[in-house]
Amino acid sequence: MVPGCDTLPVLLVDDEPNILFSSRTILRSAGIREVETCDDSRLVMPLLAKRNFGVIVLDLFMPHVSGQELLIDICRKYPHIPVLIMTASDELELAVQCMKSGAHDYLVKPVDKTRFVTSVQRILELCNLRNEVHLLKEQLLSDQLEHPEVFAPIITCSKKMTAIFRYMEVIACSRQPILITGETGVGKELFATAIHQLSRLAGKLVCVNVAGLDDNLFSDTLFGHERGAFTGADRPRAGLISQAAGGTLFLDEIGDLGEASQVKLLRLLQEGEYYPIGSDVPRKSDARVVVATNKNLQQMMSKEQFRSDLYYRLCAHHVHIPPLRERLEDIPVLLDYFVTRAAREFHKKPPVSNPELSRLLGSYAFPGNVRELQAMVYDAVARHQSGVLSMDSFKSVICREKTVQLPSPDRDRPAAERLRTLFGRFPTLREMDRLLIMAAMDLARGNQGVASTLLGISRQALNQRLKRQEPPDGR
Ligand SMILES: Nc1ncnc2c1ncn2[C@@H]1O[C@H](COP(=O)(O)OP(=O)(O)OP(=O)(O)O)[C@@H](O)[C@H]1O
Repeated sequence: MVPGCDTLPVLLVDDEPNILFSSRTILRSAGIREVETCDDSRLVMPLLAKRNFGVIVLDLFMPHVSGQELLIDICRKYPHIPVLIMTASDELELAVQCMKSGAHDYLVKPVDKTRFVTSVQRILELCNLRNEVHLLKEQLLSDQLEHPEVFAPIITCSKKMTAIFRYMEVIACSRQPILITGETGVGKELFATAIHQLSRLAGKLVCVNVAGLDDNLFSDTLFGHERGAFTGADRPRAGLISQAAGGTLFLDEIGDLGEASQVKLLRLLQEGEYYPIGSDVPRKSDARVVVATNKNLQQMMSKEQFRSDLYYRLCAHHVHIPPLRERLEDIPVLLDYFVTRAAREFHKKPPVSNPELSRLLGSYAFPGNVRELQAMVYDAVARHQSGVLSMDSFKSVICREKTVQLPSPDRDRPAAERLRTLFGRFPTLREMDRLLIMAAMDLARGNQGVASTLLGISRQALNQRLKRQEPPDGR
């Protein structure tokens, strides 16, 4: 796995030690920790032969080898390393020449601090994206995962999920935030854990569920407080973010974060800074931020319930986990996995499962996804006595009759319209009966046992109806 540019050091090249010192200080205080300096332009190419850098900041007027010569050499031999020119000359002609030779940006000394930091950060982000695209191409062309062991707790045999795992391997080393989305119960926390393990960060994974935290509680939990910050704060408290130093901060249910906390999170992501409650002195954080939600953040943005600047920061990398009904092939493997686990936990011999069970489950939409399947299996195994696992408890959930709300005459019209469109006129009961049976057989992929369960009739009754529907000559 190739590291992201933001994990590689920045190289500052200038013959003036004062400039090197102040530039390094500016970058470090902006959270760019790895900064190397070189005050002899003759040493740059030998250094690059030995080490890789995320970005090079290059002065133009230096003794021995000029910055312009170096720029041409670097762009030819190491085109993947972006170069930022920082010089005293504001000649337009020179700036154009440097950009043509391959420089990413051109800054005139004395350089504005913010402009300098922004430029370096922007180049690093750009370079990360380029690396990511390159790695994605490589990963997508191969079927192999580099670290299959990390994904072992996520039970799946779906190709869609394997493609997501490959994407995760690519982005895990970047320092940008990761947004994990998916319906409730798809396993977002398992994915966050896998990302942390893949990132090989030395620090811990710290998980915080932000749902239900008002702004004060959010700040206190995450950022901590100074002694005397509020009544009862008789001791300082280091927030959870300090526990995530050098590691990953996982914020779950991010869609439930209030407006004021959203602003604080944005500041943390942009500046790498936060304020403990009662303190005017910002603290630095190098924790990698991973967030998850089952809400539709884009929809929330359009209703102004979620800040768009925060959204765009968060979704630098986006992992979307498909719902279980979009990967039906996972049902049999998950079923086996949970049956074995439940039997172990209930100290029972693992029951044999009925082959029809997977098909019956495949006809269900699973609004609660894997969590719901897990609960169904645990319930069935808890009730299990011996032999084959009974399908009764599954049927009672899947075929639970919903109270159909009888529509008012006005609301009735669209339903009648839909039926007319389908049949060309209002259908008879016999036609509806036939349509329902066809749909159930379709969903059950031809299995009469499963189809009869879905229809709420016995297998024999279904069989008789199917016979009645066959044309007399069998055609
Ligand atoms: N592919 C999977 N393999 C094994 N277990 C899984 C898988 N997907 C989910 N689970 C299990 O399902 C349960 C729900 O997962 P998790 O809490 O991560 O869901 P979630 O997506 O965060 O849901 P919510 O949005 O409601 O918080 C957990 O017990 C988890 O271990």
